[in-house]
Amino acid sequence: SPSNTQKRLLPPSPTKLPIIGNLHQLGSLPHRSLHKLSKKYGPLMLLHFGSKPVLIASSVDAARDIMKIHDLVWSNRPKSSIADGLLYDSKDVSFSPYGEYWRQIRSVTVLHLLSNKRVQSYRHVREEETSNMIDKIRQECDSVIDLRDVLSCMTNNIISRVNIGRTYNEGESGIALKAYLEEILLLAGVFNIGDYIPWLKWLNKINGLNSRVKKVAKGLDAFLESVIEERVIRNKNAEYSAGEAKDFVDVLLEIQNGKETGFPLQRDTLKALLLDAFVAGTDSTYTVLEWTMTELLRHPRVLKKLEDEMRVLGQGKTEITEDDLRNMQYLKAVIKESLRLHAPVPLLLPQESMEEVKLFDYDIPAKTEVLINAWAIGRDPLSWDDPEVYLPERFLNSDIDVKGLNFELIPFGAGRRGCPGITFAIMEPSVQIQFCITKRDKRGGFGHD
Ligand code: HEM
Repeated sequence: SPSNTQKRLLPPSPTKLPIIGNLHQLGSLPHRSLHKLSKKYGPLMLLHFGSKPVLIASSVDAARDIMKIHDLVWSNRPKSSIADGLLYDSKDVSFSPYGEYWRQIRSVTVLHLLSNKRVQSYRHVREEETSNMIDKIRQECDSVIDLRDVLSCMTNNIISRVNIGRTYNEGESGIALKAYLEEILLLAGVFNIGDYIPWLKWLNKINGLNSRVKKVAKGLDAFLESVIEERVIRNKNAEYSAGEAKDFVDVLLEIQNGKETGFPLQRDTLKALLLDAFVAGTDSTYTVLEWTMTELLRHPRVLKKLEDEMRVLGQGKTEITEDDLRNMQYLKAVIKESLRLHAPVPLLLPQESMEEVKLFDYDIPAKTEVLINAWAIGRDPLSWDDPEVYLPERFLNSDIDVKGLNFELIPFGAGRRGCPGITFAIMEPSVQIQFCITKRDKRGGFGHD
């Protein structure tokens, strides 16, 4: 690495303004604005969000360099005061800084909450909630249906049942869970000026950000405490039936003493992990569903082909089940194509370098934040023929998968900080699309009897 006397070679940067740096160039859809900028400044460019240097990676090679070759260096997350406020000082997996604590809770998540076996055990939840959604659409088919609302309600119900064992309807027992979660997701997307221009931190007191964060954190904490307490009492009285699939609260309470894992889980950690599942598992999933439905309606040819696949598989059966998903190559291709064009987390989660590192020929200082533009990479003409065309067939004879090994398709990120919820996330839309299409087949239209 260059000594202090040598000048660092930094990636190209668009001209910045005083104080705000390049913030004015982000626009309302930063992945699109950054994609445009990268066409001029290249696959690695250095922007400044306020005073903070932020590297933008927009090519397969840049993504591979960061998430594979130098994965360890980039395994930190930048500090976020909103995440600190909402997630018990970032004690969850997503925002926790790299280190022993993160390693421990990530392994709890991977081995105990999101393992294949655990995801399989929630099959009845996915099937029931999807069936409820189809019934709801059918009942309301005479009026205009807000598909986003219906889909987000369903994914919310699924994650809620898996996470804390039941759904909470609006206002039930005075609990505005849905409103709190919506607010948390809104806050997660808020650009927090104090994190980027530290001397403007005081603005958050005036613009209400600090009090919004405090209010949601307090409400959710009271809610989670009541859920956990209720469960502790229920478990003491052994009131649950042995056949029931355990939800995340049960699993976490079972391992909290550390006998199985080698480390005890504090109460705040337990609550942060429950919140992580709510935050990570709702919006991202229904966005994939919504885009897939949109693309199927825009492309009747693709829809017809999907129906044909299901018709062949369904021959001689009363219904197609999750077991059949394994054989649905076209459905898999449809979902991959939706994820390629419409990555729900288009810039992944920010990562931060823990030491100085060389990328391409550039010298990147320690504590640089990086955003990887998965959305732009999914549309790179160097990797994809006709990148703007929705064409699931491109995946039929290809080994490219979304698991983080093929850097041209990284909707779930890759490497140490890659998404541990892939199986969960892929299973849900697969089941729902399959359900929607088969019900449509029988009834002749999405919800039209
Ligand atoms: C289609 C749905 C989903 C998408 C597109 C998605 C995408 C992502 C992305 C892009 C990241 C950041 C990866 C990186 O920084 O390299 C991430 C991290 C994470 N995701 Fe997902 N995710 C989805 C569903 C889920 C679900 C259902 C769960 C759990 C119930 C989950 C749990 C997590 C967690 C805990 C992390 C943080 C990992 C870490 O920092 O170590 N995700 N996800």
